[in-house]
Amino acid sequence: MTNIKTYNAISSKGLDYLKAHHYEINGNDAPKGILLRSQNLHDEPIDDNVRAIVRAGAGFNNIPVEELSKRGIAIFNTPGGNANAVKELTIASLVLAARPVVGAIQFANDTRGGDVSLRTESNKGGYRGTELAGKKLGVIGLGNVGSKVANTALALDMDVIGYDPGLNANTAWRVDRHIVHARSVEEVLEQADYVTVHIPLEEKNRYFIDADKLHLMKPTAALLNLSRGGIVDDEAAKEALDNDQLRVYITDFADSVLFDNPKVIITPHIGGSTIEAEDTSALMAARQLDEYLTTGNIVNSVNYPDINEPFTTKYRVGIIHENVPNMLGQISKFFGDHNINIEQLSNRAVGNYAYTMVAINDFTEEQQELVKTALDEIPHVILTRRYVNPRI
Ligand SMILES: NC(=O)c1ccc[n+]([C@@H]2O[C@H](COP(=O)([O-])OP(=O)(O)OC[C@H]3O[C@@H](n4cnc5c(N)ncnc54)[C@H](O)[C@@H]3O)[C@@H](O)[C@H]2O)c1
Ligand SMILES: O=C(O)CC[C@@H](O)C(=O)O
Repeated sequence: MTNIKTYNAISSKGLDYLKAHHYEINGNDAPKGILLRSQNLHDEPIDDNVRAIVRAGAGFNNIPVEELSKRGIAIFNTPGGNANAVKELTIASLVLAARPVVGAIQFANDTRGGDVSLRTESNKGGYRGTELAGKKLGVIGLGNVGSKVANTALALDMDVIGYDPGLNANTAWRVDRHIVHARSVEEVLEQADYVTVHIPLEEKNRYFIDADKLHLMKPTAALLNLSRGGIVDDEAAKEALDNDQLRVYITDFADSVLFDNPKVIITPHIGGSTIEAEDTSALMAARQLDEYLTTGNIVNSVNYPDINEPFTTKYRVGIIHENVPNMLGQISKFFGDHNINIEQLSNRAVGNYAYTMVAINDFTEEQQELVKTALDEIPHVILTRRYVNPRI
């Protein structure tokens, strides 16, 4: 049985799927795959046998993608699997930013001296809030989460302005036509009463909301960060709150600089923590892992190009290689030189890497052995895997 190593609490929906497909979970053999949520893999040694790592979640900044890509390890995430959960917590956070619900609950439960009179109608005046309707929401990042938040805010009668320079023909359709597309993030920050950030923690987005950007915001505005710690400069946010340049900051990422601050609400990274989201993400992760390890199909990879085709031949060879000229020529020549007939050849590249899948019917043991050893010796080939179709 193929061993899969897991980290963190993975929903049984994903684990059961793997067990039903003849995988062992956390067995003694060297693992072929890793399934995880927020474990920091930057500090973990990754076994030489590992061929795939799947994050049951959207962000993958906890995985050393660049380093593992050079080793031929395919890395996957589960886009959209928990987007609805994050959307709902973002809407709850908007309400918490508009109404002093947290303080009001503490007030109503305050048992100091057992004084019930504290909780009377006449004392509740300090807990008046405002309404979201008619206010402007700025959404930075209109991907799986941001587009859902933006569309839902329209139904709350908010005006919505969004910013996402990465939208393309495949993703733009998710965003309701009533949402204004800003040409710059500055436009969003200057206009919005509420700003919510839904972007990945990549190097270019570290401290994306910094002191300069905070200065552009209205002093009455609220800032929400359910993306990642490190996307907002929390020190700068604290300073803005202290100087009345920002009204409230809600974040899903604990940071000691923000502790015990009445203008801050912190949740412990629970944006994706619903039963539904955990089940969906774990099942997506398990399926993608099994698909890659058994057929070579790549779906939702964050480091290699996706190739997802029906497995109709007896064999396939998947070749991960660098995206440099003449690789296809050399690979086809290799098969030709060894008298192996190619039924179909698929190739896609993204960034520095490319994936070539070769479909084969007639493949002697000797030829298979040769492919395993000699193909990897072509310069710029990173890793070759052979797949056998169990249905033929
Ligand atoms: N709190 C949680 O538990 C939780 C759960 C899910 C996701 N997240 C975080 O939220 C992030 C977004 O999730 P998603 O599912 O929407 O991802 P996604 O990949 O679907 O969308 C991200 C969007 O951000 C855009 N983007 C990137 N950089 C940008 C920038 N500088 N300015 C504007 N737009 C930019 C991209 O073009 C993309 O459309 C994830 O990367 C993850 O870090 C947190
Ligand atoms: O596993 C979780 O609960 C967090 C998931 C979240 O960080 C994500 O990026 O999808």
